[in-house]
Amino acid sequence: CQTGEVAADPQLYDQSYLSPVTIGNSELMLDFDTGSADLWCFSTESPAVQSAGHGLYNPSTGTELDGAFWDITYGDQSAASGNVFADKVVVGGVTATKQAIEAATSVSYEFTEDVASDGLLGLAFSSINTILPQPQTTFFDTVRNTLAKAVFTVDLKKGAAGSYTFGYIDSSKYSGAITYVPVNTANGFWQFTADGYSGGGNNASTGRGGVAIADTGTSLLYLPASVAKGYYSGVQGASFDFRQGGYTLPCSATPPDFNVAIGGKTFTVPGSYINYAPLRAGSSTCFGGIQADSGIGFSIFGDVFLKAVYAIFDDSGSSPKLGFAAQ
Ligand SMILES: C[C@H]1CC[C@H](NC(=O)Cn2ccnc2)CC1
Repeated sequence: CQTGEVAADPQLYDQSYLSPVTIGNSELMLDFDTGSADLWCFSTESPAVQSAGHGLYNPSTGTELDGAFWDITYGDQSAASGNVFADKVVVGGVTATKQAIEAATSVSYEFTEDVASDGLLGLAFSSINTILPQPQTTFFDTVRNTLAKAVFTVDLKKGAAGSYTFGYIDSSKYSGAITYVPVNTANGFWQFTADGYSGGGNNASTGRGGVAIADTGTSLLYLPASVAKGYYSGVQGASFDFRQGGYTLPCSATPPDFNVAIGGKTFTVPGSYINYAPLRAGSSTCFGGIQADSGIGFSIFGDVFLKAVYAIFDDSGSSPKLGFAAQ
């Protein structure tokens, strides 16, 4: 029965978190993403102009999955595509002897520019894996029957290294009880319903919750437009800046805490997490950690929320469930 733990290292402004993964005989830094289901990495097959500065997977240690290819586009319109190999993957001591590795032969500039990241490790449901003609399993699905318990946990932190565990829940990582809520897997995400919100300006009443996904691959917290508007109405100097594409606020502001009711329990995001980052280095205007989820179709509980809680992604029972506890 396998269990393991791996660090989640924050990048600048906690824009993403990277974890070391051994693939074949290379160690790469991957962005664990509960919002997608592809494990892809830069490779010796990637064009040098796209892969400069990145760690590369060398497929010579793997077995090519003949005729298989993949092509993914994320919510932020970043994209990658390539072909597929089976190889050994080790994450924090947990080993998948034959994991589908999606070697990139083309990536968009967002990935080329993010030189610290060598790729993504998807932890959503395998139903949304993009490999054709036959989708393959995520790392978690590949190893889940070998795990002591079919769970993984997420402990992200503001400006400090957190961790992912596989196969067990670490009681030292949270306080109080874990609140579990059911997951709807119809869209392939860890999708749940939030009961309501409060905090900030004219407190968005806690009666108006909604459908949301838990997404480690998204930096910010995307909420119903009325909730985001209500929150910032209480923040001096905050406004919706259509040129920046969202709410901005003075970097000198300490916004109010924000509360989320889930499963009848309230979880608090400290206001400081919502003064997210300067628009550009040295700017005194910052981008808000809460933004409107307009056009997405559901709310996204990204890192701004997840770094305030201990999250349990549990697929050990008859149907998947999400657990949240105070950190
Ligand atoms: C409007 C929102 C913008 C941000 C979107 N998140 C992502 O694209 C997450 N992701 C994964 C890989 N690269 C980025 C979600 C929609």
